[in-house]
Amino acid sequence: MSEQELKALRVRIDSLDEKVLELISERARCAQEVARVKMASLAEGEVPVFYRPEREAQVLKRVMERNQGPLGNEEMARLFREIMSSCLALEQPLKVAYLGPEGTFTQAAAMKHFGHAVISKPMAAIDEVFREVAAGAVNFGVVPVENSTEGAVNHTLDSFLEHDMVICGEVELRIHHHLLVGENTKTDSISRIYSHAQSLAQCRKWLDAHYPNVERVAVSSNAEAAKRVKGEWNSAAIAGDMAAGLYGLTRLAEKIEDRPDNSTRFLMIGSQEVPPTGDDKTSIIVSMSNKPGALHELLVPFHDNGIDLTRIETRPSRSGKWTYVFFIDFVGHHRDPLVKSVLEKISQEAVALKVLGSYPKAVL
Ligand SMILES: O=C(O)C(=O)C[C@]1(C(=O)O)C=C[C@@H](O)C=C1
Repeated sequence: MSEQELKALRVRIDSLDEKVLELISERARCAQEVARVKMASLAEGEVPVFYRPEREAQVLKRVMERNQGPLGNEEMARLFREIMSSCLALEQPLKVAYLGPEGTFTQAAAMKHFGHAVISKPMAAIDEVFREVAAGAVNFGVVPVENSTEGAVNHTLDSFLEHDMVICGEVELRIHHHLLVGENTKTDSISRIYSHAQSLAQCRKWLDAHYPNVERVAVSSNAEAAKRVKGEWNSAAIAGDMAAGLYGLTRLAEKIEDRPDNSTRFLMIGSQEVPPTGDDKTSIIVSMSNKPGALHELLVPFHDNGIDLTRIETRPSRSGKWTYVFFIDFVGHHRDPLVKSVLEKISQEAVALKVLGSYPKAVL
């Protein structure tokens, strides 16, 4: 390519950037107008709701449907995700608590869902995220709920039994683990590998093959593991990209998870009910009386009405030994007439039924 061609293309890019800039600014001014309209139409004592997950899902889906490349759909939606995040911040900067410390996959999930223009607050434990949301110190919380290799995150399920929380969104994240070392680490004398227990389990086979005799130490998060090895000379950590970048660690081995499709699903929790989008999921907790056939009775109405169950999890209930609660996710919104009638049928048989929330299916 000649210098002249390159110069001409850059002039074109400059002129396109000017247009993109003007359009983004116009969009941002529009969002400010939206905020004004929301404020003006409030009834007395009503609190304005600036964040609208159902609308955000619609915007992102539209972008993906209309995109004609060459950028991929996900890439394009990611760009619009950030534009919308900044527009919302003009209306009201969202405060989001997540399972920290900084650099965790939960932080990455929070950014994927809300974009980067939020005020994010790392919490030391899942229960603390719930408490922070319940106290109204933040608008939303982000917690992991299930991993494709290791199953349910029981701390999260149990926290739903203790707190009244509304689920208002979900996000799935591909989890890639790396073996990380600090600049002082002597790589031939690693005697200890730190990580979160779930991540150690997700890399069990790789560790058995490559570091069979090295002590595996479970710590509170992958980011905490990364932080520890920074100052140690004989240890390594298993953590992801964010933690590696944050603590300036080197990747001794990349993508060491046993299953290449290793993914974690995260939930956004808050107090805001989300209206239907036409492509939603609902999460409920049900406790049934301890009698034969109880689970069958619970599942039949879903089957009879063709409602697609996406997950069922059992946890010991807090109210008695050997009694259980079921966490169920299914496709549909609790305001859909069909879902409503199924929930009514179940509540006739159940000891207790609680709708944790209906929310748009993850777009990104
Ligand atoms: O449509 C709205 O209600 C807006 O506030 C605008 C907007 C956007 O930028 O598109 C911003 C924030 C909301 O969460 C959803 C959408």
